[in-house]
Amino acid sequence: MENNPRLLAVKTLSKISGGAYSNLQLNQVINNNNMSNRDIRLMTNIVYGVVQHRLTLEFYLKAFIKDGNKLDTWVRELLYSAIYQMKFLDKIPNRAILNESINIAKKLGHAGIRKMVTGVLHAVINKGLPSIDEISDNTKKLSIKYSVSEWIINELIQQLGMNKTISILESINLPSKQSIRFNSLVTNKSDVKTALISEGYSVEDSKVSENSLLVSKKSAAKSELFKMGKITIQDESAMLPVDSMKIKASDCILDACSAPGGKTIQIAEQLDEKLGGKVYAFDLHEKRLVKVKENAKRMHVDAVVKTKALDARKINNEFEDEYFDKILIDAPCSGIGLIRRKPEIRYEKKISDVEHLANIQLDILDAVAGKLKHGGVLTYSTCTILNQENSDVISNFLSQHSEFELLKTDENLIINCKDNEKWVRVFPDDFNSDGFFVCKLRKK
Ligand SMILES: C[S@@+](CC[C@H](N)C(=O)[O-])C[C@H]1O[C@@H](n2cnc3c(N)ncnc32)[C@H](O)[C@@H]1O
Repeated sequence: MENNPRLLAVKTLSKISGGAYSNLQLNQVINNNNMSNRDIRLMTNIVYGVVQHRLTLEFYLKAFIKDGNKLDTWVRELLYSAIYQMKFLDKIPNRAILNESINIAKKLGHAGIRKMVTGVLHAVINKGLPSIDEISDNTKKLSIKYSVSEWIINELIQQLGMNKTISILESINLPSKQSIRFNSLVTNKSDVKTALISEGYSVEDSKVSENSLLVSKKSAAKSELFKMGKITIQDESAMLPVDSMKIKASDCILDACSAPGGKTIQIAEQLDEKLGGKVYAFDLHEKRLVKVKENAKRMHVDAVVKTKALDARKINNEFEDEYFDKILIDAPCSGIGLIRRKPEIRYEKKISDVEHLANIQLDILDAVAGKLKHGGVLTYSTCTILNQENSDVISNFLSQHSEFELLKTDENLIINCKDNEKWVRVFPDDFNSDGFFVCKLRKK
């Protein structure tokens, strides 16, 4: 029973409920247990499914147990996993889910708990789950149906309208895609496709970035190409900020918020050390830069990457004014655009976080602005879709920095700015990729 995927899912969910990150926790369980691919898929599906649908599952369980929060964590997670499988996984018969859940209750708890779990799940099967459509408050109904905090739904409706909000909410509970970027320094798209297919992967072109491929069937991190530094794992939308930068091989570039280095590496691949090309990669602490260095080494670009533990707001005495040809600020943000891949974000973040982060973003922009050469371009990006951290920050910055002007961001991209906007906004439902904001500012 130790390697049973449902038991491991319940244990993993209990840890996540105590604050652990789902992706890290899952990787640890997969590495420490000898499981078949099929069992790994089932466990991963249950864990992500329960985290993704937590508010919906809470609503369902409440119809059978008044205060689910008083239950031991593992019992609550066991009941959520069972209800998740009954409601969302068509292929598993209720009887099998019931038996497996009772066995887990037997293994982890005493006879009383086993009886209670059996009673609740029998009632769920016999009476059926309550109807979400009967919730009268519309925001609450959407919050329970899609399992997203009410404040996020209110912000989305206010900023994007009801239709776009529903479309985004529909998309964020779909499985996320696996996308890779190939290292154009050492290979090309066609060779990478051929090699991945021969390793047993399914491969598709990305509609978001020229340098990306969508890969399925197994983890791209296990491929030979990954080990050889010919590909890296990066969401297609996350490639847009650097795709838009029009880098020259001799550029001196600042990547002000760089860890774990996805975009630093993408910049570095386009630089030539012999021509003086280099990228300074900052992040708050040395510990966060370890991954940047590891990634730079694996991808064969460490010669042009200079890491530095530095709060970008304190750059002033470290570099002369007008030092950099180009600057990227891939800012710390609430990450609301990532809620498909990192489902915890939808419950953890609060509107006060968004307001606090907007201040930090503006402070970083303010601090580094003077370090850009005249005629140079500053690219600002976030993986959130809320205006407070995107267009509002940029408007605030421009109101205090008349030496900067907005450029059209899409010139170098295969996707376009929307309507009359100069910045690029990608929403999670546009391509089923991460949500992103990218904006280019030229110093006159
Ligand atoms: C969105 S992540 C960057 C992702 C990275 N650019 C990539 O592509 O892999 C934001 C980063 O900013 C860092 N950060 C937060 N505040 C900062 C500050 N004041 N100065 C420099 N880095 C900061 C965080 O530690 C985090 O690693």
